[in-house]
Amino acid sequence: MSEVPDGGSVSLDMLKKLMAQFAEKRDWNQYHSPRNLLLALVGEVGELAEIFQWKGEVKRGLPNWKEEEKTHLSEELSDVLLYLVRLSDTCGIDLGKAALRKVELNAIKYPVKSYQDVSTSSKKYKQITLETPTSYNGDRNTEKD
Ligand SMILES: Nc1ccn([C@H]2C[C@H](O)[C@@H](COP(=O)(O)OP(=O)(O)OP(=O)(O)O)O2)c(=O)n1
Repeated sequence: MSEVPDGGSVSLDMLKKLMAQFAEKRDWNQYHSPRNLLLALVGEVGELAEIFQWKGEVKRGLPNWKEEEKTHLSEELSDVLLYLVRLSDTCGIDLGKAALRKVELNAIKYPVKSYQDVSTSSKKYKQITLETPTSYNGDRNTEKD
């Protein structure tokens, strides 16, 4: 019988605990080092990219995809998420909190007001997005060349 809960509400915390149990039960904590997990994550991102490779642009919602292709996509997306959650855990980062903080930072970096009038003009949108970074000082890397 599956040890995975089948509730509709999935949290990052739940996934973190399930991944920790998964590793613990197999004595895999020794392999789940931050560096190994990062490499595993990048490998899964590669597998995810392979699904889209050579397809050209695809429509939102993937209306023309076969069910098997969508299932494959869901599996690779999950692998990426699970390794990301596990990597964050082994680095002592609370991924949920960190992501919420980043959403707030993004809102400061890209204020709604600056983009409200330009939804019909992609040219103008590009101008603004190119200009924005000069007024944003959120980068932690402040080293000069
Ligand atoms: N040392 C490991 C190996 C696997 N997993 C978990 C996390 C991923 O969700 C999934 C990855 O498993 P595979 O390496 O078998 O990758 P795939 O499922 O993508 O299989 P394949 O590469 O054959 O398509 O299993 C893990 O936590 N730690």
